[in-house]
Amino acid sequence: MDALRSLVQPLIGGSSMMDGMKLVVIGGTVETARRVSSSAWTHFVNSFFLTAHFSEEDLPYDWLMLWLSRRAFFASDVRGTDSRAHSISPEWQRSREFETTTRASHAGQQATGWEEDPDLGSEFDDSANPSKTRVIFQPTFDTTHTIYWRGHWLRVRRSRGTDGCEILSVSVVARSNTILKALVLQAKRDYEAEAVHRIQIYFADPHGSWRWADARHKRPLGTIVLEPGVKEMLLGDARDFLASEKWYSDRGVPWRRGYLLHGVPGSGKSSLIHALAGELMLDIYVVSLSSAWISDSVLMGLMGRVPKGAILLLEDLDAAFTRSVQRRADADDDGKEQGPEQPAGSKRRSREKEGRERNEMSDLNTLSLSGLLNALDGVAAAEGRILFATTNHLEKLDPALSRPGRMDVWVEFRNASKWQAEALFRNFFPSAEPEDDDLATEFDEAALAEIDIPTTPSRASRRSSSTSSLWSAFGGSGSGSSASMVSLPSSMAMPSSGSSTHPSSQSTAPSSPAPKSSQEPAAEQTMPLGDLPQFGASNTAYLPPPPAPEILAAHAGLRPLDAKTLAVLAKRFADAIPEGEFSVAALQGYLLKNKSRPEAAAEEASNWVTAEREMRERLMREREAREVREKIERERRKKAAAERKAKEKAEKEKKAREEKEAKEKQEREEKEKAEASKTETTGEVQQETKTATATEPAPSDSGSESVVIVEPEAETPVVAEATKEEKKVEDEESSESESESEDEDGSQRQGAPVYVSASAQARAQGQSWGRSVPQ
Ligand SMILES: Nc1ncnc2c1ncn2[C@@H]1O[C@H](COP(=O)(O)OP(=O)(O)OP(=O)(O)O)[C@@H](O)[C@H]1O
Repeated sequence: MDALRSLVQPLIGGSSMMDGMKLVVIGGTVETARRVSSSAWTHFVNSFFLTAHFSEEDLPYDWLMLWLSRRAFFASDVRGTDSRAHSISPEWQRSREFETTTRASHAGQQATGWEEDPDLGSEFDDSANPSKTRVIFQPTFDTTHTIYWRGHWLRVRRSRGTDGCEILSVSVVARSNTILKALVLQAKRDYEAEAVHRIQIYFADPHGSWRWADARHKRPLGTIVLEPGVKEMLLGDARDFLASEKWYSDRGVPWRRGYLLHGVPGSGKSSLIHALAGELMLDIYVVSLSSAWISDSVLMGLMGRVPKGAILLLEDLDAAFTRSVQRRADADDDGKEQGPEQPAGSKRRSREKEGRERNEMSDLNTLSLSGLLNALDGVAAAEGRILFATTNHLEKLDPALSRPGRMDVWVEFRNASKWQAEALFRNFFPSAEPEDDDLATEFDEAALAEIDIPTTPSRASRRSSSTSSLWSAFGGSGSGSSASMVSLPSSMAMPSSGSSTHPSSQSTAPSSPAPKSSQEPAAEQTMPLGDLPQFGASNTAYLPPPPAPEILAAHAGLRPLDAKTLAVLAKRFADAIPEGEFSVAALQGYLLKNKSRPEAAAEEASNWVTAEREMRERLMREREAREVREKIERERRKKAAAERKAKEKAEKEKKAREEKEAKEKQEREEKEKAEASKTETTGEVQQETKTATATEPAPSDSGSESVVIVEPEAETPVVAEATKEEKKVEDEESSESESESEDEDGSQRQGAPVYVSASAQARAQGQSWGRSVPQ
């Protein structure tokens, strides 16, 4: 040992080094122990927690986020009217960190409304301003919030997953997961309680995702004035469809249904869809096919993500077509592509070129009709959704798009009939007592008997109460005046009422609510729900905000009309309105102007009609005059363009002629110049040849080399033979003579005889050789 120490000692140095190493070892050990104990403690603590994770893409996430935002405001939401709410409210307010937003990022949150918080005192009480922006509190990212709820401490954490998707984690110390299930169920109920009064609107964004856009108050179906039976038919048909998943799957028919609402603008197409969505408690997913960024693949992705039991709304279908949707050359009669393969490059290129030429506005929009059709009912298209499409120009639609199977029910919307005018008037002005007779004229008794009034806010329970009113609506009121309003394609030749094959008559139709997520049944079964507080319409926290004071004042000042007066005024109004001349929107505009003067609205209706006609005629005259002006201007521009073109052509021709002449002239001059220089060269050569002939000895025959000598008199080259030796001598003499001659007058050629090559060109290229002969 001593030997070992004596060996190591020199390496590790003195005692100070040893102390340092000891410190490192002790420090490392302590840190490791701390880490181990910390992770062991975390592990130990976590082993008591039950944790549920909710992804942004799943509905429970929305339910819980709404519920959490409500926790922040529960006391204030009820405006001090509910002491029970006050006593359970401040769970969330203990949190020391939270995020605020004025824009709801998910369904169920409303971004406008009023708030007052008792804790803030009167200084911050802004309840007098009902339209102010509402601030929503929500948990911050990557922070654990602790909330006390129903005897348990919940730990809530909002984070982002690896794919960027938001995840909400809720942990609780408990022996079973009942409390978590109860939490989800509670959040769902709150969410649906909110949904009792609102419908959620989602819009497609350029990234191909659905973005929550708005939570709109529901529009009562009764406020939509259509010919009797139309609303009932649509409502019954949609309810029937939603309850018939099994019926469709048993027969291998895709569980999809399409409604095409077409007709004049302002006749209630969009309003009807919103009212139906409210009645059926469905969310609306809107996609605008004329968006610059829409393409086949984006649309396909969007369609695949429309949730089951939602309304997909394609607005102004014809606008999409006039803008950029083109039918592919390789599409079959049905409008679909022949196969999944892209067409050959050349075909595609020519199609693209055609598309470019046809519409330069299409930007990035590469939507094709076949792409749209595939998105609507291709293999990737979502099932269980209801498609609504609206258009003002049915004739512009490709038959493949509106064919049965894609658009199963067509409803035509026309300008207001007298009946609609009367009904609209009745809707606008309150009556002192409800009139059963009025209801009976609007809805036939059979249709009324079939509609259940929902008593619970549950979406599913409303669905389950659905019975088919489509067929009775057609059999009853549908045979009346409404028949002209609804035109049905051949696909509507479905089994008639009472037929055993009809979905509604199937015993397989769900008799209990269809759960929206797999968590629902478990939660419903395991939770003792009796002690949960009442939610839904009875919960004041979720009632819609009260109407604006000025509206309340206007209504307060309005004396309700007795039934008889109302009937008389409504009739008078309807009599003044010509059949099918004005849109319902136009009539609504007139009534809005007279909303507190029912008598005047009825009396002055004929004046309004006259004024409207005059205005229309004036507008028409102005339009015609404008069109004539535009036509004249167009022709003038056309003529000017033709003249300009002709002038340009003449100028072009003149220029070309001038250029040609200049070129010819230049060529002529060059030719003349060349001839002149040739003549000059010939003269020189003649001179040289003369001199050479006079001085040179006759060439010998042996070892001779051919050179060209220009005969001065004959002006033709003469071939002379000269020996190599002679040539060499001549070269030397010539170079001597040249230098002498240059020294004398700076010009070697002036008057000096030289041997030249056969052509002037060779001489110009420096190939000439010869010798100067001293004079
Ligand atoms: N049949 C109707 N019943 C009740 N209100 C109607 C009706 N038709 C139109 N209106 C009213 O007119 C306005 C415009 O209606 P809406 O937007 O639904 O018409 P549209 O047919 O969708 O028009 P567009 O084709 O131009 O989109 C709305 O305020 C709506 O309340």
